[in-house]
Amino acid sequence: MNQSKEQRILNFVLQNAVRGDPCSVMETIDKYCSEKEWAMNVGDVKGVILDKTVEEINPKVALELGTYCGYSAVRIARLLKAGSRLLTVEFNPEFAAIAKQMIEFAGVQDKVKLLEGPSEVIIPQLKKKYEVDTLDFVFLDHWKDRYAPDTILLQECSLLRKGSVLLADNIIFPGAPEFVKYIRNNPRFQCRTYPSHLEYMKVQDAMEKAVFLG
Ligand SMILES: Oc1cc(-c2ccc(F)cc2)cc2cncnc12
Ligand SMILES: [Mg+2]
Repeated sequence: MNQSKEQRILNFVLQNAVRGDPCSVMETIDKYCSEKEWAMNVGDVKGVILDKTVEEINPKVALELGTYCGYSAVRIARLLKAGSRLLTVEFNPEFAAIAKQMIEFAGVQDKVKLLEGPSEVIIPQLKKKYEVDTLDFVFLDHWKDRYAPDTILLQECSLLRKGSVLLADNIIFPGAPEFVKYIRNNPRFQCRTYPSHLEYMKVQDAMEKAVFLG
């Protein structure tokens, strides 16, 4: 049975990156996906916006919605201080299996918990099953029509506190118009847009940062 693109990306990392070196894993994925096969990692350009946001917040508890191959999980986890953790949610079992190996190869498995299932099922479990009080940082990078409902669900589950920061990928391309409308007109969020480019392409994209005001 021929391999999936995600398996080819993982194999390229296993054969070319340095085990235990998150930057090497990120660079190797970016090399493969810019030279050989495009894939929907946040990438090296928008990745800098992600880095700066994580470094500014220095989250103790971070949530990622949409793990895919684990590129941004590795990117975020490498910046987390001792005792901090990233919970990352992936509903596609094939992607989750690839991401698990990618996270372990990068050596950040002690900081990352990969949760397999739909975000609307996992989010209501975070407090009791995964011992989360509130989230310091949330990276939204899953299906765009889930951005708004999951943001509402996070509030309904009391997972946001004054100062919690959401960062959403792809608000231009593929676009998340319902989320943008919801978040920018909501007095409980302070929003800022970061214009950028779609991963590995010259196409315009942007990320939206939204601070929960409590
Ligand atoms: O960053 C992303 C990009 C694209 C995407 C798809 C098709 C296309 F033509 C261009 C871009 C899809 C995504 C789905 N989930 C999370 N992130 C994504
Ligand atoms: Mg994305």
